[in-house]
Amino acid sequence: MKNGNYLRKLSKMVVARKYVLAKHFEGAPKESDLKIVEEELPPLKDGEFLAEAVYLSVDPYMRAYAYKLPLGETMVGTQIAKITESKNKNFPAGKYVVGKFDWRTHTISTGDTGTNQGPASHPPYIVPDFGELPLSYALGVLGMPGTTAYFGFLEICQPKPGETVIITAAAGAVGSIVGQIAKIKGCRVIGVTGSNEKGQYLMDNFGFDGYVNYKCDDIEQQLEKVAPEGIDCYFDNVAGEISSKIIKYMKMFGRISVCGSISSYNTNVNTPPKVSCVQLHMLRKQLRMQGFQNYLFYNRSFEGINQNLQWVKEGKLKYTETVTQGFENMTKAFIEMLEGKNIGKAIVKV
Ligand SMILES: NC(=O)C1=CN([C@@H]2O[C@H](COP(=O)(O)OP(=O)(O)OC[C@H]3O[C@@H](n4cnc5c(N)ncnc54)[C@H](OP(=O)(O)O)[C@@H]3O)[C@@H](O)[C@H]2O)C=CC1
Ligand SMILES: CCCCCC(=O)/C=C/[C@H]1[C@H](O)CC(=O)[C@@H]1CCCCCCC(=O)O
Repeated sequence: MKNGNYLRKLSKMVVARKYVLAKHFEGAPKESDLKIVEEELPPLKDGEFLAEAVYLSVDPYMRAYAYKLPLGETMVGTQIAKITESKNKNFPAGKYVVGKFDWRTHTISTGDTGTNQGPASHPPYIVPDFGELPLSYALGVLGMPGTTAYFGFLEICQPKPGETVIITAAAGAVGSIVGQIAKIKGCRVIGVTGSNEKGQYLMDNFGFDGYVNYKCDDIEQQLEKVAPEGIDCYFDNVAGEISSKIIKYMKMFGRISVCGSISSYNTNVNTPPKVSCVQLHMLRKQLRMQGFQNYLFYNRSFEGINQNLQWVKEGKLKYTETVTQGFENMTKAFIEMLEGKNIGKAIVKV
């Protein structure tokens, strides 16, 4: 190869950085469980595009899912990326795309599937027009957490005006949206959080009517105080003993939407934590409990995104993000989200 051609090839060469699993998580994830490696990307083939990460999401499911990844595999995840080069007319250069491109800075995609063997997810899509709203909302209220809140609450809890709704991990990405949708639907809303500061934040910023701090040891007294007549709908992000306590306070024919189980993600999947039995309460009160995964409503995703967008534009749905700067801080952001240091959606800006 002539020297000039070689240099031209070099100048077009893209080196991606990505996080791979160095050690399977034991308990809470540690910085040393993940490591950054570099990967030279090949030139684009017809039908492919190159996308450069702008915002990356850190989500609880990554902790729960990681045991399925072989060591050395790239961490799973979704990001918003800028298309910098394209040989695919559906994904033109200059546009922004939401894709399950994992924890990586640069990705070559055909637009069909994610790069990894991770969980079921949307194929990449061009970020819709949100008007003046920030692009990053596509990872939160106008993306997966937003549709999880919208469908998981409305479809499974079937809330009615005047009913009392309780939500665990209420100050987080999904919980803070569920609470506000419940207010829009005319419900009385209680949030369960890990600190009084977060609880007060929910009341001051998202219109919650009360809160319970699950880290205090008087949870039952707190529940009696905030929901003296009982609870109609429970949106459960956490599971574990707090859920057993809440279920005891539910009213006849109450509905429980099981969205997450974050209190058990740091435990080995084969040895789940033991909690107080709830079946007798469920039987006596004739409660209905349903677990769901966001992709159950996959075909209706844009119905949820468009409704949330309208509510955000109308000022009815407020949205908060906890943004960590720098791709090199992905693991830190992930650990801090699992520790509850976030309010609203935890994301990383490259
Ligand atoms: N079913 C589905 O399709 C989906 C489910 N989910 C689930 O929803 C839940 C919330 O996710 P998301 O909104 O993204 O995350 P969040 O933004 O809510 O962040 C996680 C929060 O969980 C709380 N938390 C952490 N550990 C515990 C614990 N041991 N007990 C109680 N609370 C804890 C922390 O808040 P605090 O300070 O209050 O402790 C933390 O801020 C997760 O369980 C997730 O897996 C999310 C998306 C889709
Ligand atoms: C069991 C862990 C999942 C807990 C619920 C959750 O957070 C789901 C999130 C999904 C979201 O729609 C985007 C995804 O890709 C997530 C699915 C993750 C599936 C993990 C399945 C793990 C297992 O079966 O053990």
